[in-house]
Amino acid sequence: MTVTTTTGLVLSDVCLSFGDGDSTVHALDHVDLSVRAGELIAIVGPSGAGKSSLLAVAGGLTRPSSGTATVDGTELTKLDRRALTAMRRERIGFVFQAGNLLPALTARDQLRLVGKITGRDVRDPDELLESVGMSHRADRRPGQLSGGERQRVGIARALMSRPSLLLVDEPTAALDRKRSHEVVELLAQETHEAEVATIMVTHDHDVLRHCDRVLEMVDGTLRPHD
Ligand SMILES: Nc1ncnc2c1ncn2[C@@H]1O[C@H](COP(=O)(O)OP(=O)(O)OP(=O)(O)O)[C@@H](O)[C@H]1O
Repeated sequence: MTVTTTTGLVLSDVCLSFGDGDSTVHALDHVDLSVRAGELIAIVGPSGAGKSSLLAVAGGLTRPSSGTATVDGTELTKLDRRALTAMRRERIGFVFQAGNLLPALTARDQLRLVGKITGRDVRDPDELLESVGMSHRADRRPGQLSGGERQRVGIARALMSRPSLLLVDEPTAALDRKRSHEVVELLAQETHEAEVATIMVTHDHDVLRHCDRVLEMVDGTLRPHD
């Protein structure tokens, strides 16, 4: 595949295998994927198809067995551990199912902490909470928030460092239908406004219409979803 963009994410001929000999599992099997800045793509597919593996490789959490992962023009596979950690902290946002918030911190402090950790130019926590519709809950801790509200704070926190790439794993798994739509609409809005390349893994076919593109993962390979 020819790489024509330096922004967003490019996975090129990525393979990820576990084990060896007869018991080898090909979690990713020659995957090519390009996600441009400002694009929200969804990845669906059966359990064990390789979706989490794809997020792990794209986010620099797992090194592929072969092939390359490039974020914002930087090839993750060429970075040493320290540079990779910095890349993850500054250029890649992660949003996981339960929001993964710290129980003791208010919504505002969850966001402020990102500024302290990265020590670089980050977004204003209050503006960001406002844009995800959470200003009125800024002083609440996760235990005092609903699942949808926690998810919104998780999305806001992931956007604090102005990432180039946002990786979102099953954001609606714990939410009812209405909240699921709201959360994915919010992801689409923030993806377009902040010009971030976003990949969302989901089993929730109901929310796919909010996405710019939908791909299906089957046995470690990607194909367009009908
Ligand atoms: N650390 C590991 N060691 C061995 N095999 C693994 C490991 N991680 C994943 N696998 C295997 O790789 C394949 C892809 O797993 P992956 O978690 O990426 O699937 P998934 O599509 O995210 O599944 P789900 O929808 O159930 O979360 C599976 O067969 C899984 O058993």
